[in-house]
Amino acid sequence: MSTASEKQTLRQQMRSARRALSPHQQRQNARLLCRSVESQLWFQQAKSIALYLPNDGEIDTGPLIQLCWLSGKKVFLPRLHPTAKHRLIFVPYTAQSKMRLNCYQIPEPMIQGLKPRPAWALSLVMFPLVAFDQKGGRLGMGGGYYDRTFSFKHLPKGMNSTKLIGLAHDIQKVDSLPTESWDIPLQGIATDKDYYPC
Ligand SMILES: Nc1nc2c(c(=O)[nH]1)N(C=O)[C@@H](CNc1ccc(C(=O)N[C@@H](CCC(=O)O)C(=O)O)cc1)CN2
Ligand SMILES: Nc1ncnc2c1ncn2[C@@H]1O[C@H](COP(=O)(O)OP(=O)(O)OP(=O)(O)O)[C@@H](O)[C@H]1O
Repeated sequence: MSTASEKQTLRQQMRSARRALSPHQQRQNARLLCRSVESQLWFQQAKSIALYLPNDGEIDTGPLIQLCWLSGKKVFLPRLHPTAKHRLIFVPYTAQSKMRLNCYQIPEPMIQGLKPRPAWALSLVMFPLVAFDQKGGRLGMGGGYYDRTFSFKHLPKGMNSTKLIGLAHDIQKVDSLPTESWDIPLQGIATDKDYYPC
Protein backbone atom coordinates (compact mmCIF):
# COMPACT_ATOMS: atom_id res chain seq x y z
CA MET A 1 0.00 0.00 0.00
CA SER A 2 1.30 3.48 -0.81
CA THR A 3 2.12 5.98 1.92
CA ALA A 4 -0.66 8.28 0.74
CA SER A 5 -3.37 5.65 1.02
CA GLU A 6 -2.00 4.39 4.35
CA LYS A 7 -2.19 7.94 5.64
CA GLN A 8 -5.70 8.36 4.30
CA THR A 9 -6.92 5.16 6.01
CA LEU A 10 -5.37 6.11 9.34
CA ARG A 11 -6.76 9.64 9.02
CA GLN A 12 -10.32 8.34 8.60
CA GLN A 13 -9.94 5.88 11.53
CA MET A 14 -8.54 8.49 13.91
CA ARG A 15 -11.01 11.17 12.92
CA SER A 16 -13.92 8.78 13.64
CA ALA A 17 -12.36 7.73 16.96
CA ARG A 18 -11.98 11.30 18.22
CA ARG A 19 -15.46 12.30 17.00
CA ALA A 20 -16.88 9.31 18.93
CA LEU A 21 -15.71 10.68 22.32
CA SER A 22 -18.65 11.76 24.48
CA PRO A 23 -19.11 15.41 25.47
CA HIS A 24 -18.23 14.34 29.05
CA GLN A 25 -15.00 12.70 27.89
CA GLN A 26 -14.17 15.76 25.78
CA ARG A 27 -14.61 18.09 28.76
CA GLN A 28 -12.55 15.86 31.01
CA ASN A 29 -9.73 15.52 28.45
CA ALA A 30 -9.68 19.29 27.94
CA ARG A 31 -9.23 19.83 31.69
CA LEU A 32 -6.51 17.17 31.95
CA LEU A 33 -4.70 18.60 28.94
CA CYS A 34 -4.74 22.04 30.52
CA ARG A 35 -3.25 20.68 33.73
CA SER A 36 -0.53 18.81 31.84
CA VAL A 37 0.47 21.85 29.75
CA GLU A 38 0.33 24.24 32.71
CA SER A 39 3.12 22.36 34.49
CA GLN A 40 5.58 22.68 31.58
CA LEU A 41 8.34 25.29 31.69
CA TRP A 42 8.02 26.01 27.94
CA PHE A 43 4.39 27.01 28.58
CA GLN A 44 5.15 29.10 31.65
CA GLN A 45 7.83 31.00 29.74
CA ALA A 46 5.85 31.61 26.54
CA LYS A 47 4.37 35.07 26.03
CA SER A 48 2.70 34.74 22.61
CA ILE A 49 0.96 31.45 21.98
CA ALA A 50 -0.88 30.15 18.93
CA LEU A 51 -3.72 27.75 19.67
CA TYR A 52 -6.68 26.57 17.57
CA LEU A 53 -10.42 26.23 18.04
CA PRO A 54 -11.48 22.56 18.14
CA ASN A 55 -13.08 20.99 15.09
CA ASP A 56 -14.02 17.42 14.17
CA GLY A 57 -13.50 15.97 17.69
CA GLU A 58 -10.07 17.59 18.26
CA ILE A 59 -9.07 18.03 21.89
CA ASP A 60 -10.71 21.18 23.23
CA THR A 61 -8.38 24.11 23.88
CA GLY A 62 -11.01 26.15 25.80
CA PRO A 63 -9.54 25.77 29.31
CA LEU A 64 -6.02 26.44 27.96
CA ILE A 65 -7.12 29.62 26.19
CA GLN A 66 -8.77 30.85 29.40
CA LEU A 67 -5.60 30.08 31.34
CA CYS A 68 -3.48 32.01 28.82
CA TRP A 69 -5.75 35.05 29.05
CA LEU A 70 -5.78 34.93 32.86
CA SER A 71 -2.00 34.74 33.02
CA GLY A 72 -1.46 37.63 30.61
CA LYS A 73 -0.25 35.61 27.63
CA LYS A 74 -1.22 36.73 24.13
CA VAL A 75 -3.33 34.17 22.23
CA PHE A 76 -3.32 33.85 18.44
CA LEU A 77 -5.49 31.69 16.18
CA PRO A 78 -4.74 30.48 12.66
CA ARG A 79 -6.51 32.06 9.73
CA LEU A 80 -6.30 30.77 6.18
CA HIS A 81 -3.88 33.07 4.35
CA PRO A 82 -5.84 35.59 2.25
CA THR A 83 -3.66 35.13 -0.82
CA ALA A 84 -1.05 32.37 -0.40
CA LYS A 85 -2.81 29.03 -0.89
CA HIS A 86 -2.45 26.43 1.86
CA ARG A 87 -0.69 28.73 4.28
CA LEU A 88 -1.78 30.18 7.61
CA ILE A 89 -1.44 33.54 9.30
CA PHE A 90 -1.93 34.04 13.03
CA VAL A 91 -4.36 36.68 14.31
CA PRO A 92 -4.70 37.93 17.93
CA TYR A 93 -7.68 36.38 19.74
CA THR A 94 -9.48 37.90 22.75
CA ALA A 95 -12.93 37.45 24.30
CA GLN A 96 -14.02 40.45 22.17
CA SER A 97 -12.79 39.09 18.81
CA LYS A 98 -15.29 39.08 15.97
CA MET A 99 -15.29 35.69 14.30
CA ARG A 100 -16.26 34.26 10.93
CA LEU A 101 -16.33 30.73 9.57
CA ASN A 102 -13.68 29.74 7.04
CA CYS A 103 -14.33 27.34 4.15
CA TYR A 104 -13.92 24.36 6.52
CA GLN A 105 -16.56 25.83 8.87
CA ILE A 106 -13.90 26.56 11.53
CA PRO A 107 -14.32 29.96 13.25
CA GLU A 108 -11.42 32.36 12.76
CA PRO A 109 -10.90 35.90 14.11
CA MET A 110 -11.48 38.72 11.63
CA ILE A 111 -8.39 40.87 11.03
CA GLN A 112 -10.14 44.23 11.79
CA GLY A 113 -7.00 46.30 11.72
CA LEU A 114 -5.21 43.81 13.99
CA LYS A 115 -1.69 42.96 13.00
CA PRO A 116 -1.30 39.29 12.03
CA ARG A 117 1.86 37.83 13.47
CA PRO A 118 4.29 35.89 11.29
CA ALA A 119 4.67 32.27 12.41
CA TRP A 120 8.36 32.71 13.34
CA ALA A 121 7.52 35.56 15.75
CA LEU A 122 5.40 33.38 18.05
CA SER A 123 7.08 31.84 21.09
CA LEU A 124 4.91 28.71 21.16
CA VAL A 125 2.60 27.09 18.62
CA MET A 126 0.20 24.34 19.63
CA PHE A 127 -0.62 22.21 16.58
CA PRO A 128 -3.91 20.37 16.05
CA LEU A 129 -3.35 16.87 14.74
CA VAL A 130 -5.11 13.67 13.66
CA ALA A 131 -2.46 11.17 14.81
CA PHE A 132 1.02 11.40 16.36
CA ASP A 133 3.95 9.18 17.29
CA GLN A 134 6.45 9.62 20.10
CA LYS A 135 9.24 10.66 17.71
CA GLY A 136 7.43 13.91 16.86
CA GLY A 137 5.66 12.60 13.75
CA ARG A 138 2.35 14.26 13.01
CA LEU A 139 -0.53 13.40 10.70
CA GLY A 140 -2.76 16.41 10.03
CA MET A 141 -5.99 16.96 8.12
CA GLY A 142 -4.14 16.64 4.82
CA GLY A 143 -4.08 20.23 3.60
CA GLY A 144 -0.40 20.73 4.36
CA TYR A 145 -1.25 24.11 5.98
CA TYR A 146 0.96 23.72 9.05
CA ASP A 147 3.78 22.04 7.10
CA ARG A 148 3.94 24.90 4.58
CA THR A 149 3.56 27.66 7.18
CA PHE A 150 6.37 26.28 9.35
CA SER A 151 8.69 25.18 6.53
CA PHE A 152 11.16 27.86 7.78
CA LYS A 153 11.98 25.28 10.48
CA HIS A 154 13.88 23.29 7.82
CA LEU A 155 16.36 26.13 7.29
CA PRO A 156 19.71 25.44 8.95
CA LYS A 157 19.93 28.92 10.43
CA GLY A 158 16.45 30.29 10.49
CA MET A 159 14.56 32.03 13.21
CA ASN A 160 14.18 28.82 15.04
CA SER A 161 13.14 29.78 18.52
CA THR A 162 9.41 29.02 17.98
CA LYS A 163 8.50 25.96 20.00
CA LEU A 164 6.12 23.52 18.24
CA ILE A 165 3.95 21.30 20.41
CA GLY A 166 1.11 19.02 19.28
CA LEU A 167 -2.13 18.70 21.27
CA ALA A 168 -4.20 15.52 21.09
CA HIS A 169 -6.32 12.98 22.88
CA ASP A 170 -4.07 10.17 24.09
CA ILE A 171 -6.08 7.73 21.90
CA GLN A 172 -4.58 9.47 18.83
CA LYS A 173 -1.12 7.99 19.58
CA VAL A 174 0.26 5.40 17.12
CA ASP A 175 3.53 3.42 17.16
CA SER A 176 5.04 5.04 14.12
CA LEU A 177 3.94 7.37 11.30
CA PRO A 178 5.43 7.42 7.81
CA THR A 179 7.62 10.54 7.48
CA GLU A 180 7.64 12.73 4.40
CA SER A 181 10.35 15.21 3.44
CA TRP A 182 8.06 18.21 4.07
CA ASP A 183 6.85 17.09 7.52
CA ILE A 184 7.72 19.47 10.36
CA PRO A 185 8.65 17.42 13.45
CA LEU A 186 7.02 18.43 16.70
CA GLN A 187 9.17 19.08 19.78
CA GLY A 188 6.60 17.47 22.06
CA ILE A 189 3.00 16.29 22.26
CA ALA A 190 0.69 17.00 25.20
CA THR A 191 -2.37 14.84 25.78
CA ASP A 192 -4.93 14.23 28.52
CA LYS A 193 -2.67 11.45 29.90
CA ASP A 194 0.91 12.55 29.39
CA TYR A 195 3.49 14.88 27.92
CA TYR A 196 5.73 13.23 25.32
CA PRO A 197 8.94 15.19 24.69
CA CYS A 198 10.52 14.36 21.31
N1 LIG B 1 -9.03 23.31 14.55
C1 LIG B 1 -8.28 23.32 13.45
N2 LIG B 1 -8.07 24.46 12.80
C2 LIG B 1 -7.32 24.43 11.67
C3 LIG B 1 -6.72 23.25 11.20
C4 LIG B 1 -6.95 22.04 11.92
O1 LIG B 1 -6.47 20.95 11.59
N3 LIG B 1 -7.73 22.13 13.04
N4 LIG B 1 -5.95 23.28 10.06
C5 LIG B 1 -4.89 22.39 9.80
O2 LIG B 1 -4.40 22.29 8.73
C6 LIG B 1 -6.20 24.36 9.09
C7 LIG B 1 -7.44 24.00 8.31
N5 LIG B 1 -7.24 22.77 7.62
C8 LIG B 1 -8.24 21.87 7.34
C9 LIG B 1 -8.07 21.00 6.29
C10 LIG B 1 -9.11 20.14 5.95
C11 LIG B 1 -10.30 20.13 6.67
C12 LIG B 1 -11.44 19.25 6.29
O3 LIG B 1 -12.39 19.09 7.04
N6 LIG B 1 -11.44 18.68 5.12
C13 LIG B 1 -12.60 17.95 4.65
C14 LIG B 1 -12.81 18.25 3.18
C15 LIG B 1 -13.17 19.69 3.05
C16 LIG B 1 -13.44 20.10 1.64
O4 LIG B 1 -12.52 20.09 0.82
O5 LIG B 1 -14.59 20.44 1.40
C17 LIG B 1 -12.47 16.50 4.91
O6 LIG B 1 -11.34 16.00 4.91
O7 LIG B 1 -13.50 15.87 5.17
C18 LIG B 1 -10.45 20.97 7.72
C19 LIG B 1 -9.41 21.83 8.07
C20 LIG B 1 -6.34 25.66 9.83
N7 LIG B 1 -7.20 25.59 10.97
N1 LIG C 1 6.57 22.89 2.51
C1 LIG C 1 5.75 22.43 1.56
N2 LIG C 1 5.87 22.89 0.29
C2 LIG C 1 5.06 22.44 -0.68
N3 LIG C 1 4.10 21.50 -0.51
C3 LIG C 1 3.93 21.00 0.72
C4 LIG C 1 4.73 21.45 1.83
N4 LIG C 1 4.33 20.79 2.92
C5 LIG C 1 3.30 19.99 2.53
N5 LIG C 1 3.06 20.09 1.23
C6 LIG C 1 2.01 19.37 0.45
O1 LIG C 1 0.79 19.39 1.19
C7 LIG C 1 0.06 18.18 0.99
C8 LIG C 1 -0.51 17.68 2.30
O2 LIG C 1 0.53 17.26 3.18
P1 LIG C 1 0.22 16.32 4.43
O3 LIG C 1 -0.64 15.19 4.03
O4 LIG C 1 1.52 16.01 5.11
O5 LIG C 1 -0.65 17.35 5.30
P2 LIG C 1 -0.96 17.38 6.87
O6 LIG C 1 0.29 17.62 7.64
O7 LIG C 1 -1.73 16.16 7.16
O8 LIG C 1 -1.94 18.66 6.94
P3 LIG C 1 -1.98 19.97 7.87
O9 LIG C 1 -0.57 20.45 8.07
O10 LIG C 1 -2.81 20.94 7.08
O11 LIG C 1 -2.65 19.59 9.12
C9 LIG C 1 1.02 17.20 0.35
O12 LIG C 1 0.54 16.95 -0.94
C10 LIG C 1 2.36 17.90 0.33
O13 LIG C 1 3.00 17.67 -0.89
